[in-house]
Amino acid sequence: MSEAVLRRDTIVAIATAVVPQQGSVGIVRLSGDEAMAIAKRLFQAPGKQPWQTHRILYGTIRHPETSALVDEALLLLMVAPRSYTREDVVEFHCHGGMMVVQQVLQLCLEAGARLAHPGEFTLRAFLNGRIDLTQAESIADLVGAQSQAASQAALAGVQGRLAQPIRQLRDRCLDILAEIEARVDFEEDLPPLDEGTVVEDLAAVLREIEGIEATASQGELLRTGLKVVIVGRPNVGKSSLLNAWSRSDRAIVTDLPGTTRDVVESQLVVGGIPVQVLDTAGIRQTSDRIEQMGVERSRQALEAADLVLFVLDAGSGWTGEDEAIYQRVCDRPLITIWNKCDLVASPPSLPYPQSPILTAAAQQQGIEALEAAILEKANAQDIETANVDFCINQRQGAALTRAKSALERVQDTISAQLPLDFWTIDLREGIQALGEITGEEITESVLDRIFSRFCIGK
Ligand SMILES: Nc1nc2c(c(=O)[nH]1)N(C=O)[C@@H](CNc1ccc(C(=O)N[C@@H](CCC(=O)O)C(=O)O)cc1)CN2
Ligand SMILES: Nc1nc2c(ncn2[C@@H]2O[C@H](COP(=O)(O)OP(=O)(O)OP(=O)(O)O)[C@@H](O)[C@H]2O)c(=O)[nH]1
Ligand SMILES: [Mg+2]
Repeated sequence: MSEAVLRRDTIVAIATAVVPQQGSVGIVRLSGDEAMAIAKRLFQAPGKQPWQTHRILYGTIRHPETSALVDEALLLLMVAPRSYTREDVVEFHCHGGMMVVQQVLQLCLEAGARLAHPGEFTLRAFLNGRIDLTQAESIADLVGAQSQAASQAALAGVQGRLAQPIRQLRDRCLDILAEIEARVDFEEDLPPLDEGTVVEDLAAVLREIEGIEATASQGELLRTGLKVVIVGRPNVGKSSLLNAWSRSDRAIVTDLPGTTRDVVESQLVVGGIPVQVLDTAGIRQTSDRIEQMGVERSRQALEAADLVLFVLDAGSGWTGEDEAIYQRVCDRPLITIWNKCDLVASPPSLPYPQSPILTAAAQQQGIEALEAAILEKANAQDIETANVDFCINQRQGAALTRAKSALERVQDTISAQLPLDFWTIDLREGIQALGEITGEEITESVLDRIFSRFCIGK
């Protein structure tokens, strides 16, 4: 890809949601050298409104040839480099809905702009040096955040809270490298290298890397959330549990076994973590064709689950059908639930060592205990209150791990008393890995992979 050429294109996209439930305002955004010229062809501002940066103009959008009216709109102008992309940016703030923004987009394309790729505005912000790669990734996380805690963590990333420490660590490694290389190049003129200091510095860098690595699981939880699947035999109260938990009538509940046929989804937040809960058809042998398909879907949902909630009926105690289901789920992360505890004085015993959660879903009881158990299983008791300063994603975690092992190899090289130029090989690799996190050293294919996860218009 000849990036230099692509970057000179003026790009355009709808920046606001393009879903059936529309907002009242829709934004079409242009970025690039031609943005202003294109805007001036399409937009007429009455009176003497100046086309100045960071000004809003009021006017009409018209077809440039036919002068047909397309919308009454506002136009926001941001002249390079004072813009999101550091290029000239023009935004049309139109009436919402599908049709107006689509037409404005079409006019911009006909006037010479190119449809932006997913993430291309943010890619330009990165390539033009306004943000680093961790900030760009955090912008995508912020847009996709499913809980307040997730959005707070992403915002910290947008503000550079991860970029800063990583850049500092890389700078410290570069300083060490400079010290060593000076000795390799001009051995005679310099005092001998203070090995002790180098060893200490490396150890300090490694400790900090380990601290940052420890946030990886939190970051992953906040970003992707948990997929929790409710399973159990028919009629134990799985759908009642989902309803009690989501405080809704999301799933149909009846006293007939085999009520739920399809997988019913609900999106919740538990202790700051986005949790997708799937209620499934009760698992049993059945000759009903529709119910068989439901049971098959239960199995598929089970495959994809991060955590299984295995629901049992306290009124009937442990049964052979429960045993059959248990065999299927016992090797998964599992929480066992005795439901309908209102029917018994004390819960029946389990044939395996686990302390069950006691609920009475029909009475909305036991949900707090269930949520606490989920957070404990996910090792995430305090994400909501921890005020996560930064979180790393998988890509960043992998690069940190590479940096760490490279720096550990430098330590080994030093203790093995190998010559100085051996030290620099691994040190450089560590520096390279740290640079990949912030994007100071990055390949085009990695960039493609990162930005293709963005939505169009971002
Ligand atoms: N209408 C609108 N709202 C939006 C955005 C946008 O692009 N358009 N944003 C984007 O998605 C976010 C805001 N982010 C932004 C970040 C930086 C700049 C910007 O112009 N930065 C200049 C400094 C400007 C100045 O100092 O005058 C820069 O950093 O160089 C603009 C928006 C959220 N809201
Ligand atoms: N006493 C009592 N009854 C409950 C409780 N939870 C659910 N039930 C009743 O149990 C019956 C079955 O509830 P559902 O939630 O439909 O059970 P299910 O596990 O989803 O059943 P299937 O979809 O058929 O697999 C209904 O009559 C509920 O009212 C509870 O905590 N206590
Ligand atoms: Mg059900």
